[in-house]
Amino acid sequence: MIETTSYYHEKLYKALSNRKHIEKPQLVSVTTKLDSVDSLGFFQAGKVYQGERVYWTSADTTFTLVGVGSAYTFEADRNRFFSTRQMWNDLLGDAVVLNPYEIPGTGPVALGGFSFDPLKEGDGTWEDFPNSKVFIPMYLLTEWGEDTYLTLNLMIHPNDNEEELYNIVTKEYQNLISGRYKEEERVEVTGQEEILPAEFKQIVSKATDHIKTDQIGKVVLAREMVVSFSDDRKAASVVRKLKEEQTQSYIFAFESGDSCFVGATPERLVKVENNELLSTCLAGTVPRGKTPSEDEALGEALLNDEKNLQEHDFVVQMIKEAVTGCCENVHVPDAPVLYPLRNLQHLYTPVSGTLKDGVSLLDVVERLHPTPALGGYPREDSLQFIREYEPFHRGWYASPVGWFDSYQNGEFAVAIRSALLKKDEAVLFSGCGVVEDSDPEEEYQETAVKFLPMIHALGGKE
Ligand SMILES: C=C(O[C@@H]1C=C(C(=O)O)C=C[C@H]1O)C(=O)O
Repeated sequence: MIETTSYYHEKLYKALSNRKHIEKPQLVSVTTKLDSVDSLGFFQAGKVYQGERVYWTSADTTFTLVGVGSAYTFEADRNRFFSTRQMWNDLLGDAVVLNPYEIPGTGPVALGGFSFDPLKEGDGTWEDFPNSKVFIPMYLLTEWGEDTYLTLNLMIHPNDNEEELYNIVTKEYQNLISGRYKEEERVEVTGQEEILPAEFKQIVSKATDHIKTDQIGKVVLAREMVVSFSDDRKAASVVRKLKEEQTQSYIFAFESGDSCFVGATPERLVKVENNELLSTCLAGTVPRGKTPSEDEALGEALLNDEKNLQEHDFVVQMIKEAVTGCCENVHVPDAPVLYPLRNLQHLYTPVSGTLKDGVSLLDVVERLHPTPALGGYPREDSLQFIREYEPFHRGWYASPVGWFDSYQNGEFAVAIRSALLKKDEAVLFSGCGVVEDSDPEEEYQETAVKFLPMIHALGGKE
């Protein structure tokens, strides 16, 4: 049911006034259902909140979240998953929540992510992105199938004037929901540079040496590319391109400070809805063919290629074990199938189960990250290899990004096929799994193809 605006305003006003007895700041969250809204227009209309916006669309495109402004931000360094969960629970304990719909992703929702490896020395690139950061947006748009919801999440301090606050937020949200996407002024690409390509091949070769001497089983190695622009590159237009071009992918943009982390990743880490868990093993890659028959032949070869099947199996075994530790009714198919994307095709095995009592989504994220699709196997040894030899900081690349709500629903994807936008520059990331038989030149070529989705969205040269 869609409420009238005046009914929603009345509800909001009551919620704001009804919390006087509390001595500390309190979260007030009020949700309503709307007619459809232009989600990218909503994001763009929130430009005064630049640095505190997020855009998220799930791979099946039936679910979009757009957050503008921060009601509350959690950051944590030590015990980052546990601390985030604890801060979230504390905040919800005192919250006033008016949400008659209880649809996943409405009401108080936290969005954000975690860095790949808190033990890696920082190099300044990721100064705006701490080891963990999630925030509850003040203005949250949720598209769920055909339906659209708006949640206002407000942190009310004991001395706040509710009348004033009410006037500000009712005006602001109407501005956001009436936003229409506008193409930005043309921004030209002025440079495109691969960073340390020769070193990448040397490190792949070093990794295969380590694997041959049984120090590790698999390690995922990555490299960077820098694209420069004639002016600041805005996130909204990159998101629009990614949405248009990259099917079967999560499209995301997380702003923080002066930077924005954007991408189109096909890889789900974990989704929980009504206690049902889904995770994904995605590893093993070939390009798409230029003709249907070439494409089919490449896919068929991938399904039977020993090296790629081995890379994939490291991931399946680890995820199966982790999910079995926190779920009942675990189901893992015997063999992978193909997952076709615009530029690439991967080996794909879905994993499902029913979450055991008392296990939260963040517990599962902590268990799973990093899977051998992004770290390696064994976990600690491969992480140590990456820490020591990879010549840059991954930041949030290859890490969990996503959302969770107060009904124990949520989803995290693995942030690959991504780039960090920093004003007139973008740093792109691309990696690949290395096993005993990996060839440095081939791995280099594979990472070149994995850059393509972002290069294309940014207007660079293929
Ligand atoms: C590391 C990346 O991708 C990962 C590595 C893959 C592989 O090596 O085959 C496939 C999918 C992803 O799990 C990346 O795209 O940067």
